[in-house]
Order: sequence, then structure tokens, then C-alpha cells
Amino acid sequence: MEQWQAEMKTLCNKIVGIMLGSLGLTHEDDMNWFQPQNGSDQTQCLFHLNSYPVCPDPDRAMGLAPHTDTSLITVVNQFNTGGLQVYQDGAGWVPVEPVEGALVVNVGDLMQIVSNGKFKSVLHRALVNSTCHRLATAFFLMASSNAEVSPLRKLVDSAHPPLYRPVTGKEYFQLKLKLFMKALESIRL
Ligand SMILES: O=C(O)CCC(=O)C(=O)O
Ligand SMILES: [Fe+2]
Repeated sequence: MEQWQAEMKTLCNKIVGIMLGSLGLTHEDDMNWFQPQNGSDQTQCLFHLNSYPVCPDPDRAMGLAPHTDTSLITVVNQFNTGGLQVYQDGAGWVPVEPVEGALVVNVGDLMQIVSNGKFKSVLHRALVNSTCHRLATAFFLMASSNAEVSPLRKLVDSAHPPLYRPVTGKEYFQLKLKLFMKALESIRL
């Protein structure tokens, strides 16, 4: 389990590096701010094992209600049983069809903050079905609890003012628990 967690964290860090790199951020300083500092071992990753039993009337039930993740990114494994849907403006709820051997990467709220809105946190939900028990895992890469999360300096200038005030990883986590879908809006400048 520990080795799996370390490998997932490495994978997530790589993906975040590629995403921020695509915005022109390549320096170490741009990449390491969300890691635990000074050798502290605060939790920086969370893991959900979601279990959705067979449902006789799936149209009248919901596996996981619509939400955005608090994370920077979330890596989801659907184990070849669909159910995950993402909301797309204009199209509505779009199923994320499982692809054998592939993982799904969801953009979370913290990524929306640090990218100053360039990456949008995805609204998603999970449906149940009437034929098989669905399992899905979600691995969340968070910012460490004392890391300052704010739009990255290189993405901010007079033409692109910061959209969000700085928060610590811990503060945003608590805001999300309290305000749920209104958390991002509550730190909007
Ligand atoms: O079950 C799924 O496919 C998604 C799980 C999820 O969105 C979550 O745990 O936050
Ligand atoms: Fe989620």
C-alpha cells in the first residue's frame, strides 16, 4: 500500500508538472510549493474507495452527488465499469466511458486557484446501475496543509489580475467542508 501510494504521488506530481508546464511554468519554485516543507509529513494525498452496490431502480438513485474535488488533481480508476459523468456547459452530463488500462484525471479546485482559472475544476457525479456492483478508486493530490495556495505569480499581471485570494491547504479544505460548492466563490477577489 505504501509503495502504491508513493507511486501514485509520483504520477500525480508528474501530471501536475506537465499541466503547469503547459502554462509556461517550468522552474522548481513553480512546482514545489504544494509539497510538505521542512521534512514534515503532513497528509498531502487522500484516497477514496467508492463502492456502489447494484441498484434495482438506478433512475431514482445517485451514487455520488454532483461535486467538484478539493484537490489539485484526482486520479480515478473505474475498473471498466462506467458511471462517472462530467458536466459540460451546453452538453449537460457526459458519461466518461471506461477505457481498459486507462485512468481518469479530474481537475480539482486547488488547480483552478493556482492556475488563476486557466484550468477549471470539473463538476462530476457517479451513477449506480442495475446489473453490477461498481467499484471506483479516487486518489486526490492535495496541497500540504500549511502550503499557501494562490494564483501562481507568473500567471498574474495587470492584464490577468489574481482571481482568488491566498488560502492555506488546510483553510481551503475546511472552507469546502463548510461551504461545499460555494467554497471557490467565497475566496474569489
Ligand atoms: O466513482 C467515481 O467514478 C468518482 C468518484 C469521485 O468523484 C470521488 O470520490 O470524488
Ligand atoms: Fe470526485
